[in-house]
Amino acid sequence: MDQNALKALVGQEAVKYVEDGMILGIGTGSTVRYMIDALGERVAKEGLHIVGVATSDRSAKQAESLGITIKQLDQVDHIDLTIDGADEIDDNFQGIKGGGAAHLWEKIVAINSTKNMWIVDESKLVHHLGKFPLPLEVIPFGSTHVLEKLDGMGLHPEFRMTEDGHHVLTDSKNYIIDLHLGRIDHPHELANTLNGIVGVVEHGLFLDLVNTVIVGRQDGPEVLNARD
Ligand SMILES: O=C[C@H](O)[C@H](O)[C@H](O)COP(=O)(O)O
Repeated sequence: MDQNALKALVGQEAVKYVEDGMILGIGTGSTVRYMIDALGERVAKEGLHIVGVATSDRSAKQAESLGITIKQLDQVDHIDLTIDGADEIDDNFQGIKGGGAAHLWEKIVAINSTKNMWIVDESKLVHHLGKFPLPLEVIPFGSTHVLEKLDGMGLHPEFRMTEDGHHVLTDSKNYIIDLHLGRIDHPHELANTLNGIVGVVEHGLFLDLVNTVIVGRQDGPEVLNARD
């Protein structure tokens, strides 16, 4: 199976956990795309009644096109389960997200969810976080100074740009700075440091958040339980 087949596999596996009547957090990314397709199929075939809260405009659009009801986070009083992708997951179930510039909304949805499930192909499992550049969502105003500050701290920052040379914009119209760290030995310390930088709205370290990970392996999906 190639990587896309593994992504499709975990997407299809994840929707088995969706129950009638649930309020479901819907993540973002190429793996979640498959999950939304599979969810749309269940809604169409089984008449499954769910309400989705999307973590990006693109996920909302795809879900709605498949007949899935989407509400804004502030229109619901809780989320039962959120299914999302991840860029890296380490041995302690800590993660990096934001490769698709959606980590701010994803984190807000995640912390308001009773349970969080991540779906990944096996290439996303690592022993240490940091090979994948750590995304920061930053306010455009003064962002060059934020970049310089991060550079001075030795965090190897780089603005994320489009192919035609513009800043990548998040759904909240902010910029992304990626930190090329190579290896993150102390994710909680780094998260605290980044939380203290004015102008950084949110970083892509998702710590102590996930309950269940479904990993797409060549011999089938593997379910890993991180915490209850
Ligand atoms: O901003 C994007 C999200 O955090 C994604 O969930 C993450 O980047 C994984 O995406 P993909 O499934 O495309 O690798």
